[in-house]
Amino acid sequence: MSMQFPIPGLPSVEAADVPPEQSQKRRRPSRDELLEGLNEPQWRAVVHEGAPLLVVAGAGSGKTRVLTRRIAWLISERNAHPGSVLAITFTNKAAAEMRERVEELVGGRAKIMWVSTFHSACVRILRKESANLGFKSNFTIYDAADSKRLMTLVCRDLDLDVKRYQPRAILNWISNAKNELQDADEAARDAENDQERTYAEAYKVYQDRLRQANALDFDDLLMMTVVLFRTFREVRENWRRRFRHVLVDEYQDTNHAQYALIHELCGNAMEDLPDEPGERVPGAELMVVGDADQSIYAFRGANIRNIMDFEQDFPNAETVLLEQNYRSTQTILTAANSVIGNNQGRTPKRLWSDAGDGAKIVGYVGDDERDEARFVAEEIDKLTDEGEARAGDVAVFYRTNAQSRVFEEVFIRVGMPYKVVGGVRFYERKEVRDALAYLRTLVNPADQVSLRRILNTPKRGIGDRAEACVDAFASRERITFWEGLQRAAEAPGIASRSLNAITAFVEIIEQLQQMVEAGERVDVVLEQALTTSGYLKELEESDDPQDETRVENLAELVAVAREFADDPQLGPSADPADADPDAEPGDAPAPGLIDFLERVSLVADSDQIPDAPEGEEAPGMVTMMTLHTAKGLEFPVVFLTGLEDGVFPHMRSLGDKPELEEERRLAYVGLTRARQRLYVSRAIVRSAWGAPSHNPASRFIDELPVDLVDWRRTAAEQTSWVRQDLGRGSGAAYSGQLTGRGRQQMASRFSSATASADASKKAMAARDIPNLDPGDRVTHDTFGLGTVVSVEGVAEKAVASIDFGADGVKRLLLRYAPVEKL
Ligand SMILES: Nc1ncnc2c1ncn2[C@@H]1O[C@H](COP(=O)(O)OP(=O)(O)OP(=O)(O)O)[C@@H](O)[C@H]1O
Ligand SMILES: [Mg+2]
Repeated sequence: MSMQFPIPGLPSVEAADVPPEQSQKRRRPSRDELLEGLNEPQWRAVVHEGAPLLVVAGAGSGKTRVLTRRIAWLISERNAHPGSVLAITFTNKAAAEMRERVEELVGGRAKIMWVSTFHSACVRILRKESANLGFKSNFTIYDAADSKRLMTLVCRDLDLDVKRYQPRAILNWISNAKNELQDADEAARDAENDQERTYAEAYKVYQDRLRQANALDFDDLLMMTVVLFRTFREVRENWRRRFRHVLVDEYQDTNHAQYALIHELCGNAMEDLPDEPGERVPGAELMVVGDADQSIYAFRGANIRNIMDFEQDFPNAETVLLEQNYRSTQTILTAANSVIGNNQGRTPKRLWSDAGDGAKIVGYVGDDERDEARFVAEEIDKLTDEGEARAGDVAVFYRTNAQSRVFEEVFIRVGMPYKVVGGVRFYERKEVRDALAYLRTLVNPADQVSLRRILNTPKRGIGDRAEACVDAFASRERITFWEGLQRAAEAPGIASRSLNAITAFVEIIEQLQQMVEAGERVDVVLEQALTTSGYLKELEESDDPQDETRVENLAELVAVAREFADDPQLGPSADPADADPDAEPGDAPAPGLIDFLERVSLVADSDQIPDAPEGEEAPGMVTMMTLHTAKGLEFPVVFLTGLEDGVFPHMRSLGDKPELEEERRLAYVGLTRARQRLYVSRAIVRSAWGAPSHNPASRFIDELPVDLVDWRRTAAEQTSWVRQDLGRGSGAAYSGQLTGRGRQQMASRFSSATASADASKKAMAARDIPNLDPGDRVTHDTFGLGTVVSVEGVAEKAVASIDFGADGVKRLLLRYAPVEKL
């Protein structure tokens, strides 16, 4: 009975079953090697057996190191089959590093263990089990932008007043419901007022639309997996049989759905299924590691109680405390402890370091944000000149992405190599999304959002009217929009020109689909799609300089696809349950289009963090990122910038104690990323979106012990003149976001357009400048809804005055302002 849903190739638990001749090629590290460089509580956690284990400890105390070593220990000393290990990290990059480290210790057989984020693990499970839940395994993953597009359609269908019901607000509400594992009906039942009832209605329609499109959004990935396990017990038992060891890093940032998932895999099966017949598989051995002081994702549904209540949730749990910090100097630690000490209701920790006091923290108060950025650049320059650090050792943190701009301008000016992590992301660019929409359509033509996106992109004469006719025809015939297109000749009301265009489009897609079915490489399919669709041609023939950048970005995407297709690690390791545990990397079949799309849908900001420079001489580049992205990382030199009340702590948190405490945890995260040198800085005047504001010093500055900070310049020494030497240069448009890898390759791909492009322009921040006219309605990330009053200048120089009601009229440089036309 329990085998009704067998998982193909599911390995039976322990590696002891594997024939001896296979295990011979395994490297077996000695116990000493596995425990080397661990202190006593660390190794206790590594060798622990049985009961659920919680490792709680402050920043830099080796939690992640313990988790990694434990995996190696399980495989090497306890003979756990690598396929029976599920390790959860917060980012894909962290997962890759952990996998690499374990492989170094125990060899290539570790390849088939699952080390991934919750989302990636859920995708893999759902790809196998989707039939149980009534969707196809080729489902599309909708990211935030796709979800928003879909919700906009839903709002239109329901005829909702956009002033009162913003798609983003509804999606937020739905996301919270999903994180709490509430489906649309439950959400409707719990709705307390008209607004919530409307939200719940939108939830229902949105979910129907997703289902029609054979698509899941991010939150669905988690929720559906929990639903799967709760509904189909045999399925859950099968996965329990598979995963005998579950390890979770950054446990303090799990949400309810993730928590439930862990319980499904690790809880006591006897207890929670009293009446059901069938075989019971005991839960997996569980270890979670985390630090409640670093919980910083409450706004995304993370629940700090998950870590605080671990011992109640798992009554036989054991806890290991780590107290020695190996990352930072005592000065940095004391400062961080002093700040976080202002939060209430936390368990005080004794975190110490024997790295010595090290350098004092350096403080700086700038005249304005430009002066602050200049100080940072000069200081990095000095450190590198004196051989104290390389650019690659340095990180600059800020509270919000928008703050990176001024650093970029100054860094370009002084020639400081840097990389911005996050912000307007590569995969969010229009042309990249268009290209991916082609690929998504190929694997899942039911995905209407993608299909309609490319239906008339590039322009091929399929107008709104023809689209509406097909839509109506499809609804009537109860077929998908794609099938409607295929049978467009039968649909009434379509002009013959449009019909021809539709037929041609269908042919293009079908041809491409044949390539995919024939197992053609991802990069080849992508190039073919861009060519036969005419997409590339349209861009290449355009006079718009932005289109040149778009061609370059597409070339970059092709390069990414090529790298993906060439990397045997990336392919079916996406589904190691089917992989031969002893296969050599070369044996693997080429990774497919679905794997590629999955990979790009789940890229997070932190995945773009450059690797540390290799070798003494390599200078590397300065990394800039928000504090949220910095979680789990460490850098020899850290600049914590914009320490102003209203910036950090964020404006939104000022009157709200729980939010303020979350900001303080974020400060703790930031401070504890530094190994040797820490800088804190602020600006007296900051121009946020045009209007300069005077911000008082951040309260977190006041919480630093005075004797630990060496103020290079204080507010009292501030001069009122604004430095002229770093005016806004044309360099402001560079973002340096793309990684260098693959750029050379790409230049040769689409040569006609790229040949003329200056190599240094490749990183041009191609933020789409909205084309606005007076009277247009817009939304702004901070100010919300507004109406355009006037527009001056064009393209890069366009400045709009926008009336945001209670927030007043703002003058915004459209190139940078987070404004979207409604
Ligand atoms: N016993 C040890 N001896 C020497 N170095 C150690 C030891 N344990 C950890 N480290 C080093 O200390 C640093 C911090 O370790 P790690 O990143 O695992 O800490 P963490 O507790 O996960 O931190 P965070 O809370 O920021 O995630 C790393 O450089 C790690 O290699
Ligand atoms: Mg860690």
